[in-house]
Amino acid sequence: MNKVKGLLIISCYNNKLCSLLLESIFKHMIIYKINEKNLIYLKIPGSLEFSWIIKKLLNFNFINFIFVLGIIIKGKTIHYKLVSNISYYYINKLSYNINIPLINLLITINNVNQFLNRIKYNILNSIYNILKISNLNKILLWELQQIN
Ligand SMILES: Nc1c(NC[C@H](O)[C@H](O)[C@H](O)CO)[nH]c(=O)[nH]c1=O
Ligand SMILES: CC(=O)[C@@H](O)COP(=O)(O)O
Repeated sequence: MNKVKGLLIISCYNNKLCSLLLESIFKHMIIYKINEKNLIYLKIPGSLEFSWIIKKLLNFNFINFIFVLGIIIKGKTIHYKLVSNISYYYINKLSYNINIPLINLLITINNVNQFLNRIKYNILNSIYNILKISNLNKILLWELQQIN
């Protein structure tokens, strides 16, 4: 998987959880032989910033997939629901309008325990999707070239 050139964009609203997520991602990237050198990392303050930052970054056409990572955690009010709904809506909308794969691992949780219980499964699933989708994308591109 050395040819994967991905943008890994992570919202670090909660620094501790963000570090745990990144640590786990790196560990699994190694297991799946995704070369870290082929990834560009970008930390953003919170999930609401995803859509406009990704939109700006799409001007750089060397990126061939985007991996969105972040944690939205319940606070004392329903604010987290708004952040979660809006972020998901715009990330998903964006993914329809771009022609590179976008894998979304934005986790919405009620508490830290939920995060710790799900992190491994969610990451494995997303990395598997990256491999699957980037292969699928290669096939699609190849097929498009045959048509043109
Ligand atoms: N509460 C969470 C946020 N909120 C912050 C917003 O995403 C945004 O950065 C801020 O309102 C400034 O525009 N972000 C998360 O990623 N996770 C949360 O739990
Ligand atoms: C401002 C936020 O994103 C978040 O901290 C809100 O938390 P709370 O629901 O406890 O006000």
